[in-house]
Amino acid sequence: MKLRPAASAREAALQVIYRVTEEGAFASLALDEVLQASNLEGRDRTLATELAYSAIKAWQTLDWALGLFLKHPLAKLPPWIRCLLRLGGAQLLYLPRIPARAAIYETVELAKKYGHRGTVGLVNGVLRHLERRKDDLPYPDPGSDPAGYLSLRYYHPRWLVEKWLTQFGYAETEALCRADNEPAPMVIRANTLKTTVAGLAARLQDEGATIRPARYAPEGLIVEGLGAVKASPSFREGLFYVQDEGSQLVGHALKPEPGSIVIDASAAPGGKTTHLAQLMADRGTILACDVHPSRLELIQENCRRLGVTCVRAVLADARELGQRYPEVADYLLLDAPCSGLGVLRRRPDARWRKELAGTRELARLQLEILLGARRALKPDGVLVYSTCSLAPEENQEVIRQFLDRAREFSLVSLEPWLPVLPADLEVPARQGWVQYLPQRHGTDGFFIARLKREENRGF
Ligand SMILES: C[S@@+](CC[C@H](N)C(=O)[O-])C[C@H]1O[C@@H](n2cnc3c(N)ncnc32)[C@H](O)[C@@H]1O
Repeated sequence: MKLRPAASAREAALQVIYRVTEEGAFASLALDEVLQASNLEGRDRTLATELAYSAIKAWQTLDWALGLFLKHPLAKLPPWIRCLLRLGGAQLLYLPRIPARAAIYETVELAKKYGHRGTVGLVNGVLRHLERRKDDLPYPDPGSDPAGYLSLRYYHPRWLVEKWLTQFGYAETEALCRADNEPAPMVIRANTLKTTVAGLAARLQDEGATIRPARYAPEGLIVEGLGAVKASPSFREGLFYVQDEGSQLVGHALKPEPGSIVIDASAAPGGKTTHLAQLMADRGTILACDVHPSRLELIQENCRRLGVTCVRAVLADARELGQRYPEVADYLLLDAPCSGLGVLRRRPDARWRKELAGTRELARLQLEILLGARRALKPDGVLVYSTCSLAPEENQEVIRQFLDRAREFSLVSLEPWLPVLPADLEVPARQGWVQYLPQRHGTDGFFIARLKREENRGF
C-alpha cells in the first residue's frame, strides 16, 4: 500500500508498525522506506525508530493488554486503529520518559487523521484505561505458568520461552528475555588496514561520539551518539565496520596467517571476510562465497570501502565447495545460515517470525554444508564453524553429528585464539567450542567451534 509522507515522528512510527504488523514487511526495510519518504531529520528519526521498534518488539503483549479494555476483539478493529493503539500502548508501557498525557494526546490526534469520530473516542478510552492499569496487568502466575508469564511479561513467543526454560532454567530464561528487550549497543571493528583502534577512537570522538573499548574483541569499540553511521566521515573513509563483539571473535577463532588461502563458505555481506583480510594484513587469498548473487555485491562494496584487495567474491553453494575446490584451503570458515536466535535484541520483528521447526530444518542444512565443504580443506587445515544461534541443535549437535561422519576432523582448543575469555567459557573453550550469550556476556549470542583436519587421515 502506498503511504502518504509522514509529517511527524509518531506518524512515521505508525506507518512502520502498520507495514510490519499488518502487511508482514521487515522492520528495518519498512523503517528505511518510511523515513526516506518523510522530511524527518535527526531527533525525529531517532524518536520514530524508538517508537516503532518498541511497539513491534512488544507486539503480542500489547495486543493482549489492549484487548483487556476492548469490548470486541482487537482483530475486529480497522487495521490503522489497531496500529494506533499499539503505538500509544508502547509509549505507556515501555517508554516511561514520554509523559502519559502527551502519549495519549498525540495518538488521539493521529486517530483524527487515520480514523473517524467513533474510533477517535475508542483510542482515547482504551489508552486511558491502559494508563490507569499499566502497573497492575493480570499476567499469568509465574509459579503455575512460567512460560505464560515470561512470554507476556517479556514479549517473546511462548514456544521459544518453553524451549529456553528447558535449556536454561527459569532465572536465566528471564535474564535472556530481558537482555533481548534492551537496546543493543553499537559495536564497531576498527579497520586495522587503515587505522589503529586508538586512532579511530580519537576520530570518532572528534565526530561527537562517546567511545569505550569492547570487552572481548581487541579491535572492538562500543560507540554512542554517532548518529547516522553512513553519514560519518570515518565510516565513509572505511575506518570501521559495524559488527558485534561475538561476531568479531569468529575471525580470531580462525586467525589465518598472512599469505594463506582461505575459503569463507557463506560470506555475505562480508563482515567476517573483511575481518579475516585484516588479520592476514590483506596478503594471501580469500574466496568469499555466497549462494545469493545480490548478496555478493555487498561483499564487494564492503571490500572497496575498507580497502581490502585479497578477496574474490564467488557465487557458490557451500555444499559443493569440496568438489569445486578440493584441498585448496589452509583455512575454512563456515559462518552458517542459522535461526538468528542469538540476535533478537537487534531485530525487533525477528522473534515473531521464527518457528520451532525452523531450527531443525536449518540444522540439516548446516550439517550438509559442513559435510559438503570439508573437502575444500588441505590436510592439517583449520575449520571454524559459527552461528548467531543459541539453539544446541544448530550448534553442539551439528558438530557432534559432523564429527561422527567426518572422522578426519577433531575439535581443538580455542583458548590460544580468543584474546579475553570470560571465566565461564574457559572449560568449553579448551574443548574446542564456546557459546556467547547476551544475558551473560553482553554480546550477541554466538556459537564458535574450531576444528582441525588431521594431517594423515584421508576422508
Ligand atoms: C550468517 S550469514 C553470513 C554472514 C557473514 N559471514 C558475515 O559475517 O557478514 C549466512 C549467509 O549464508 C548464505 N547462504 C545460505 N545458504 C547458503 C548456501 N547453501 N551456500 C552458501 N551460502 C549460503 C546467505 O546468503 C547468507 O549471506
